[in-house]
Amino acid sequence: MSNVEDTRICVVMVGLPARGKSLIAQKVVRYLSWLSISAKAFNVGTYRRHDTPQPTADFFDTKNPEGERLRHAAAEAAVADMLKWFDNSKGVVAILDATNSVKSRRRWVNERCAANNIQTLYVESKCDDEDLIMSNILEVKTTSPDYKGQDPEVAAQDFRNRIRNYEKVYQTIDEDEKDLTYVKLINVGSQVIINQIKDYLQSRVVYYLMNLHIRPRSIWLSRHGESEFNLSGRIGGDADISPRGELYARKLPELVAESVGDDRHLTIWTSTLKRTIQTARFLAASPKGYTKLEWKALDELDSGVCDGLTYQEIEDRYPEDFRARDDDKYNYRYRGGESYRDVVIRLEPIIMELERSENIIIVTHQAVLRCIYAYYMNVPQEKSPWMEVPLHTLIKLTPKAYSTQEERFKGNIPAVSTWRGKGSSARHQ
Ligand SMILES: O=P(O)(O)OC[C@H]1O[C@@](CO)(OP(=O)(O)O)[C@@H](O)[C@@H]1O
Repeated sequence: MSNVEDTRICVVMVGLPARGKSLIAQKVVRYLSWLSISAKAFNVGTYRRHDTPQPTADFFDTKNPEGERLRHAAAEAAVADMLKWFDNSKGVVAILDATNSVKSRRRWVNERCAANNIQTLYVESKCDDEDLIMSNILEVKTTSPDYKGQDPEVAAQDFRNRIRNYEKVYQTIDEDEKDLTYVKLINVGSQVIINQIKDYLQSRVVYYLMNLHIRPRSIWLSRHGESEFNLSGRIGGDADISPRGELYARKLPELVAESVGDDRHLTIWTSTLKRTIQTARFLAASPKGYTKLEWKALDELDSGVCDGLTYQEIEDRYPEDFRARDDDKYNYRYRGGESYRDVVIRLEPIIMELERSENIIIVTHQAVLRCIYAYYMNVPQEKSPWMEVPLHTLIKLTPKAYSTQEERFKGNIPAVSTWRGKGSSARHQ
């Protein structure tokens, strides 16, 4: 009998070139890794490039036997590595990123996985929005190693021919495959068809996929203005903002306007604590009519028995805890409180809602902000709790196809630093 914890899934991407498959694969990996679910993408193109670094469109013609043979060999090599990864690295979710455009290929993957006790979840990305396809083609031809150093016009034409070769044989997932577990994403986000989802982990991946969209947008992050507790070096609590914090609150609408650049409608999210609500109040009152929401999930990391203490008081009263937190800050849970890991779990609905939404500005706390930032910027767990997130600074994140672009806008209003380096005694701050 198998255990729920033993669930292993291979997410098999399906779709013509330039349908955003790699982008979806990378997002799923980033999301699962953020949740500490071991995930990895296996891109068949990378394996194919070992033998055929820069093929022309003819290589992808199914009437070309040598091309067919090499493409199948690449898929074999990717699947073999994937199976090794499941066993050697205790992998949980692998993404097989390839076109997997015909039924026979999909059956083959299914058999290989079933023989190794791995479930399959097919994710077909279908897209008939010409603008979307064109922008993807543009992205691919400018970033793919297949076209490195080539004339962009020639590359674009070749890539269109490659797509045409795939179109000749492409088989969408249909009735014959209704025994398979699959999701069809039509024009990313506008329509989703799901079939035979079997368990919690699968439904979690599917739920994430359902919430994705690719309309352009940004996310703004800010800590609250300096608080009275920040001034006295106390953690947690529910203090008011300081006079300098108030200056930042008043400056925020201007800083936001400067960084937005147009008349987009923003939604403001704050925590339920006074320092974030006070900081966002001028923004909320702006003539632009921004909507405002308060989330308990955005409240600061709960420091339990240490709430209201300074780092020095914590070091004096709980020296072992103080050291334990430095040793493994991500996992250390305050007595009666939370760890960074706990915060990530309670932030999952926030991330899901952010994926669904367009332009959001979040005014929140140091630890919460580190966790949200880590999701977008793919920061590993050993690093994220130590990141410097200065007060009185607005961060603008703009998700792009393969990375997130970051800009910082300084309020130019002095504030204390609440950052403490690893291993340093609180006394030497
Ligand atoms: O995890 P560390 O680095 O202690 O940072 C979290 C701390 O940041 C603080 C400030 O020191 O957050 P906040 O921005 O809400 O004032 C504390 O309340 C909180 O405990």
